[in-house]
Amino acid sequence: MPGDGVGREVVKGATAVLEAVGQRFGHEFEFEYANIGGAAIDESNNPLPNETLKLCKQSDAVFLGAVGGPKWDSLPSHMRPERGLLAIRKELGLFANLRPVIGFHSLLHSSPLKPEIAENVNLMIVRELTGGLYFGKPSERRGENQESVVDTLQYTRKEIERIVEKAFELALIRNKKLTSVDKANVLESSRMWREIVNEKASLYPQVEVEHMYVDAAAMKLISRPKDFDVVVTENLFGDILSDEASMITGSLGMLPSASLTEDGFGLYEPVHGSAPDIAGFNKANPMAMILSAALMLKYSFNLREEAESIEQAVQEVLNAGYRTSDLQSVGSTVVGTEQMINIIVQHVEEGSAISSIMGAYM
Ligand SMILES: NC(=O)C1=CN([C@@H]2O[C@H](COP(=O)(O)OP(=O)(O)OC[C@H]3O[C@@H](n4cnc5c(N)ncnc54)[C@H](O)[C@@H]3O)[C@@H](O)[C@H]2O)C=CC1
Ligand SMILES: CC(C)CC(=O)C(=O)O
Ligand SMILES: [Mg+2]
Repeated sequence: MPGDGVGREVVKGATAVLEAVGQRFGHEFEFEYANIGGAAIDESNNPLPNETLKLCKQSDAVFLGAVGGPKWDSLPSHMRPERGLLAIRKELGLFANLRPVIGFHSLLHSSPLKPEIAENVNLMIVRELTGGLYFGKPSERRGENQESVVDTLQYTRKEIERIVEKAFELALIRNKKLTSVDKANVLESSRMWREIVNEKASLYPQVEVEHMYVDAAAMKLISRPKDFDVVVTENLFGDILSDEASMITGSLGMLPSASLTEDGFGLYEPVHGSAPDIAGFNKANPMAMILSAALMLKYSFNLREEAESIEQAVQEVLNAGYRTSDLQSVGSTVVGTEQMINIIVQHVEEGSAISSIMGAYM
């Protein structure tokens, strides 16, 4: 689902890279396309048409570019493109959103953080994706003049338990540290969240657990990012913290994500949105989407070597100095989206020696 804005440009990159992976490793990927978000509203007045949902359910994995844009901003909130995105996450049961944040060595000088702070960062934000503030009911305007408003942050014990378990499982195969981010000094939902993390902690004695308030986490994420391994948090907190964390890598255009169900079905999308300010100008960084394709190969198809060939190609292209304009630094060669896609495809086709980040996005 290319969606809207730069989503349409970067999805082309991911499919081109997968074709190249297929050629090199002897696989054939079959692609089906469907509309979601603004494109679907334009076509059928529905941000998530039934045919789109049906096609996703029939697929082995799903790719999504991004949705939204100023063209649809004045629609009532239940009709907006973003509703299509929330609905597909809910309908498919994609409760676990994994957002790896990896600092590429050659991008150290593109990050606004000091190189010694951004260097060697490898953390994973595990964001709850189908509950919390984005899904709570009621969410409405009230009163005679509609001048009162309510949104609701709601979770069941089961919803918290499954995301916390997922985060512990990931911590177990990574660096065995789990930071649970909440606002338990104020929110009742966070108090229950913290309670459940403590209960589950006894089942994972190998994992070091810490609790952190979200405001402090926002600060520590960019002052001491190396202190984090796995970060588990509520939907809204995870949304905000992951955009912030993208600055460790230098650009929002560098962060991929995987959204998984309890059965391991996956939807793969970049962390960024439709970027209307640069859409249509061949300026978008396609790496977040392309790295999401690597996550898909790993999680949905268990094709690890193939996935690593993509991560490897991205690293090589960055090492060779190629940058989209969001990442410019002294001495780099600035290229457009299409050129960047072509260069990455070329590197995937050619293959090359083992590199240090291989497997880092597990
Ligand atoms: N998953 C999704 O589909 C998401 C959709 N949105 C929607 O996207 C629209 C725009 O929202 P914004 O707040 O502007 O967030 P955004 O993530 O689209 O853009 C924020 C900033 O990052 C830049 N940026 C984003 N992706 C980039 C890339 N690949 N390469 C280079 N620069 C990139 C943009 O140019 C912009 O300056 C809204 O309608 C919003 O609701 C926002 C976030 C996620
Ligand atoms: C519609 C929003 C929840 C999309 C977003 O910002 C995200 O998932 O990161
Ligand atoms: Mg977001």
